[in-house]
Amino acid sequence: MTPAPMDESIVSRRNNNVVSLLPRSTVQLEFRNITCSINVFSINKLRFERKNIIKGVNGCFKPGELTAIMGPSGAGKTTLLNILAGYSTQGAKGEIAVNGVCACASQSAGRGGARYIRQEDELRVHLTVDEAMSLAAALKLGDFTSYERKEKVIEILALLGLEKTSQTLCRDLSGGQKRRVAVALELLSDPSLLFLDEPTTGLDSSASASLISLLNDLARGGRTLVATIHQPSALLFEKIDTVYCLAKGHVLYDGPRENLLAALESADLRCPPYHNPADFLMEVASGEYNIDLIKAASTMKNFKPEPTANGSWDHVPTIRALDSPINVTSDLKMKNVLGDSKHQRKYGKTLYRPSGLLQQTWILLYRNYLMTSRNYSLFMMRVAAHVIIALVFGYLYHGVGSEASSVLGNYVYLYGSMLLVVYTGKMSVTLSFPIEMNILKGEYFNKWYQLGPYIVSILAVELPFQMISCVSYVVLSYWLTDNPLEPTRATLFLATIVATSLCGQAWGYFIGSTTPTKIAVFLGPVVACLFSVFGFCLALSDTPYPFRWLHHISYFRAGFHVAVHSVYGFNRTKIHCNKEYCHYITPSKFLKEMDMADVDIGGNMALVISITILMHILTCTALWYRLNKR
Ligand SMILES: Nc1ncnc2c1ncn2[C@@H]1O[C@H](COP(=O)(O)OP(=O)(O)OP(=O)(O)O)[C@@H](O)[C@H]1O
Repeated sequence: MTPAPMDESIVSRRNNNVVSLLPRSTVQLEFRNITCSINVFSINKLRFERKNIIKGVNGCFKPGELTAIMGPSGAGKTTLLNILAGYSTQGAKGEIAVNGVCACASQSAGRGGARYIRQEDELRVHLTVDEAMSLAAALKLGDFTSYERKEKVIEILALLGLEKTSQTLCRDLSGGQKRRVAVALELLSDPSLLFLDEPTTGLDSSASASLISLLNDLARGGRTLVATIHQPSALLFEKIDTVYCLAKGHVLYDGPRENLLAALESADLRCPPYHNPADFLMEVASGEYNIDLIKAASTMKNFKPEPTANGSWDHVPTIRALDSPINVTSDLKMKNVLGDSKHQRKYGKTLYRPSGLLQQTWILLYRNYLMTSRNYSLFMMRVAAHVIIALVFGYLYHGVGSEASSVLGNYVYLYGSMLLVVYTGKMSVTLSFPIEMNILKGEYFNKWYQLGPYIVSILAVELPFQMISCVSYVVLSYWLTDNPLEPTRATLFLATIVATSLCGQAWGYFIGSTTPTKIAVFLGPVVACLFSVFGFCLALSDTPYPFRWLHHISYFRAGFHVAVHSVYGFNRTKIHCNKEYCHYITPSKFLKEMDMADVDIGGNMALVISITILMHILTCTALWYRLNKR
């Protein structure tokens, strides 16, 4: 195989740096009789129908090779990759063996330390490349010293030609650079098996060629690289070792790239001269030649390439004995990783441990802090929105808290305050979490961290934000509306507003983590609206019996009752009346008529706090389930 022409500086950089990027062990992935079928609801027939996506495919991906899974759109490439990586195994059956150790295809777990770079993987846009790499290294390489981690980050960035962009924010990178950073992040833990879904999608031909060259080099180091590629150019196709072509869920061709044309010819499929073999294969797989694909696949399977003059086959697979050290003699002249004692000490198997739980929490917290500080305008806007609403409410309900003739106005202010903090707490996370979920799925699958530290780090940033927003609203609006400033009342009012808002936020996390954005966007307000009806619009005595349980579990109602009680309860003396007659001059009369004379402050606060904790527990459980049972 002719080595691809490469920029000399990149070659020399790679020669110098690739040593530390050799994998710890080699992985051979064999799979037998993989099928995948799912139930799809047919709108026309109004019933579920079984859809067979993968129809009993076999194969073997070997170390030292870059395998391209090809096929027309809808052939089942991503589905197969998901199953093989163990990322999503819904409806999958069959056997997958990693270095001879068999597992069931339906088990969703990273196989053989596999890392998976998905098509939709996104980077943390507010971090620079160097920060993203350093933080990932801190998470993944728990036993490395900070010097060793730094060295490794520099080596990988140099290998991928990213050293000049190390200080660039990920959001400012080009598409090709983003894909390379995604690869760089996963190379930190030196995976032996790497899956990539459509790594070249959205890249121009030069960026695609450079990325595939890189993947080819990484495979040469003894890794098993598997990538789905839609329609590679002729130049790009040259860099692929093995082609695994799917057509309608069946394997059309599985073998060395060099033998593809001869195999196609054996099935009477002749690639026109000057035609890209990859394009020709796609045309065949798409059914453009009107032939029986199953028959053609079977003929190609039985095809035996002609031995060359020296008796070898055209394609010499770089299979090595799996239990023997890698003896790499590729173009890059890498050292034997297991023979290099310094390297082994530094990057040996036992040293690749992720950091501990506490360390993970600390690193993730720092990462969130960095991202938030870069995106502080969002935080400022959130606080500003609360301040503006406080000013508007303060203007509309000015002085209502100290006047008996405007008790009902104050009642509406209290309800509006509750509504505001519940909605802002809930919607800010309901809408942002589904986006976060996508990145979380990738990082969690690739074993960057565990769920506990992640949740703690998210809450540790989000909770104070919401609290600060609430406090700025309450301080300003409470003062402008001239509600009683006695410390007990004011503190209780603030506490109940903050607690109810955090409860709404906990609901937001639950809805955001369990439903897609399109559903979350209306489910969040619907739930908030439903709970807000109780207590304000509907007293318990007026609530029909079948709905009374909603009154009792409504955190909104509980928070609202405490808020009203903090203002008008605790034996508040008569309120000043500037009219001839004020109906609610006595606060206790007002509470009695609103069905709030006997509010259990402790019980209601306990309800709000319990629901907050419960919703966070449910969120953690739902997240764990979604991340582990795909
Ligand atoms: N969860 C699902 N529900 C319904 N159909 C699905 C599901 N997942 C995959 N499919 C169907 O299975 C087929 C194969 O999908 P897959 O994404 O694996 O194709 P692909 O070869 O990767 O296509 P592309 O190159 O366009 O990404 C498609 O027809 C797709 O609609």
